[in-house]
Amino acid sequence: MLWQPLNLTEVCPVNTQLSACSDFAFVYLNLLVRLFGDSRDRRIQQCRGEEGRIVEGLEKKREEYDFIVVGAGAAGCVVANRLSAVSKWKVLLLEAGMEQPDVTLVPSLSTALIGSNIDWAYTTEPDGKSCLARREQRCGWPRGKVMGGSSSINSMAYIRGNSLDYDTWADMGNEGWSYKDVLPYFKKSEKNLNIEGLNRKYHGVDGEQSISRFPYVDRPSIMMTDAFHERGLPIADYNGAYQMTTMQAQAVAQDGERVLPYFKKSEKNLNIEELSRKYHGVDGEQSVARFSYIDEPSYMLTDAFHERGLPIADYNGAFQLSTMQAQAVIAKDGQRVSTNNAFIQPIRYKRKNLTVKIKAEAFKILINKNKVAYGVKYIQDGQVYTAYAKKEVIVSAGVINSPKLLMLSGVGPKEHLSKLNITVKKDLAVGENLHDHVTFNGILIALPNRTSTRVSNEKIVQELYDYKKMKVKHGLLASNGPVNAIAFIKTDPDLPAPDIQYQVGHLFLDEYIREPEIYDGIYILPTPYYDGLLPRAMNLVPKSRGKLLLNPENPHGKPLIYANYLGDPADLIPIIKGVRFLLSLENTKAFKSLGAYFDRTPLKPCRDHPWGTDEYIVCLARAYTSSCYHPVGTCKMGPKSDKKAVVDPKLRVYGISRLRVIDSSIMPVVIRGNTHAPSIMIGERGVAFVIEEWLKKPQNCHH
Ligand SMILES: Cc1cc2nc3c(=O)[nH]c(=O)nc-3n(C[C@H](O)[C@H](O)[C@H](O)COP(=O)(O)OP(=O)(O)OC[C@H]3O[C@@H](n4cnc5c(N)ncnc54)[C@H](O)[C@@H]3O)c2cc1C
Repeated sequence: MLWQPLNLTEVCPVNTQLSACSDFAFVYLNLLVRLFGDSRDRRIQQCRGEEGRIVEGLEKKREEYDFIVVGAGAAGCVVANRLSAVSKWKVLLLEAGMEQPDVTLVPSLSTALIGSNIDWAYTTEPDGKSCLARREQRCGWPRGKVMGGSSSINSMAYIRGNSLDYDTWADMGNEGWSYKDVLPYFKKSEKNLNIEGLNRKYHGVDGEQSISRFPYVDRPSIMMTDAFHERGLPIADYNGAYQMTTMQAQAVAQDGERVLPYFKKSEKNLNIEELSRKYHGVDGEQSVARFSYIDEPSYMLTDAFHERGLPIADYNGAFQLSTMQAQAVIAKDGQRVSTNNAFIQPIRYKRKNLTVKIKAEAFKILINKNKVAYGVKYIQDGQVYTAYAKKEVIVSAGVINSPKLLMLSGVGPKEHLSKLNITVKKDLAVGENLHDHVTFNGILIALPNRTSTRVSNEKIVQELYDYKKMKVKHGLLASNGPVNAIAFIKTDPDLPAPDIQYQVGHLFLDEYIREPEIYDGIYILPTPYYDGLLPRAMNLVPKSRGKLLLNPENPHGKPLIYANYLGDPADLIPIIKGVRFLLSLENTKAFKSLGAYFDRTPLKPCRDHPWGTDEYIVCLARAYTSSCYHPVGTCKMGPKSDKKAVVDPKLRVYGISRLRVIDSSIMPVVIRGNTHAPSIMIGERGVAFVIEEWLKKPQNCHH
């Protein structure tokens, strides 16, 4: 099956002037299908003569495994990898979506994946308080339906959150989840390819998941981090503007009196500092980089300086209050590394004990009268199959589908399930505690022609062909626009950790101002071409909680998502303060040197309020509310005393044995950052509990 893009005929109104709905857009999407619609796995299977032989269930013999993992997403791929490393265990990995198409590997096409046939394309229910200017007052909630799950369609930023987040989980009674406990599991799967990799206290280099920076970062993106930096957020580079910091020095670098242009002229900077072109050169003769090995005592020194108050600006390390071009899940060849690429592809055709089934959607977990899970019913190519698990069923279907599958199997709120005539196996608060980092669209930065990165349609087509031919991908299409220009701030100095994160989108400014509602649903063109920036202040500590219910009209269809964004008005406070800080960037040298400014045209639904006032910000927040794509919490982890807990700290579903949930849905409270890296960590941490338990058990012990 080929990748099928968003159906423009369905989403583009007849009279729209948007480039994303133009005749060119149709030609462009067809070209993407032609160049990148196929998948590596399909080609491998074709070579091996295996293509089309996916319907193993037809063989009529009893499908029996030790473990069944439902969902090949960020966490599920890690779980299946680690379990199948134990060669005596037979593992089944069920994935509802298709093989991962090549288009997912192109970083700059990340937003073109939304609404395509590898997106579950969920939407929230209208609530009269948020998403008010969205179509039918519903906010879009994309989720990956493909090998790799959302890790195959996300924006690729690799950010872990704050140590306080995990210590809070532990303080809530979740033993084994403090920062000290989880750090080794972050490091385990990490293969850090940048300077951060040298800091072994926080980073791993021997894991499966490549972490690096994009091979290309454009000027407006650097402008954003430079502007945050001017406003006081450190970039840890004492050859740059901010000297009050500590870090392992680059070699051959000098400090002191610098005659900047001459320093830059001969410099060929090979590390992260190269991204700050204001201070560093990359085209010179003199290579400047860090040593590939740094000894422990050297780290002791920088760590000691750090302890005495000097920041190290690696927000995956000790110090989160900073700005930086984020690391991403990308390899040295300039392509996305989803968890499918990292954890499944390398073992899929080698480990005989691992069976992967695609387009296989689980719809019921089999639970016997003793409340023991023993298998899964799934549908593949229109046929129903049963797979049996001798040891455990592990649900890794993500924040929407994990609670849905549990509820369809009789595990969930008694009252809700009874109304749907589903036999209740265990009354639990499944689907509750739903929350997300809320943000909104509509604060817009204009770039003048000289710094806009917009190009002609012909140029886009040419770049796509050129990119396809490159062996090691580089250039604009190997980057992801401004999204990785990230900063964290505290809106109140007394807070223990950041409460706002900035992330920056891209757009064509005039088109956005004219038709924001339609524009926001169709980001199909490559991310590095734009003449406007869409900076967003994300509330990292939302108080509002929503819930998810099965759809009474069709429990097997899309669940009802009550996001309850801004349900607690206190959630607006950090957002307002965050936008205020953002607006102050306009006076920075970074903005001025690129001629960037905030466009002050009020957007239609908020025209009654003067642009930039608190009332205007609140109006935008309620009209153009947006998900940061970080919903979590629907199968909450907690101690037995927690009435809302669905799984215990070892991720076992309360009241049902041999059933676990291992994915982002278990987060009791969302972390202060993006949720992909934490989901991989949850996979590692969770499966370690499983392996520990079953390797300890005597052979043939069934309880
Ligand atoms: C558009 C987008 C952009 C994002 N950007 C970022 C970012 O830049 N950085 C970041 O850190 N995070 C980002 N995220 C969030 C991050 O990707 C998710 O938090 C993370 O992938 C969640 O992992 P998971 O394992 O819980 O679920 P998922 O990765 O969503 O995996 C769930 C898997 O289960 C499968 N499945 C579901 N139901 C069934 C069923 N019944 N039977 C079989 N299979 C099933 C799904 O198809 C999917 O493959 C983004 C998310 C999206 C959608």
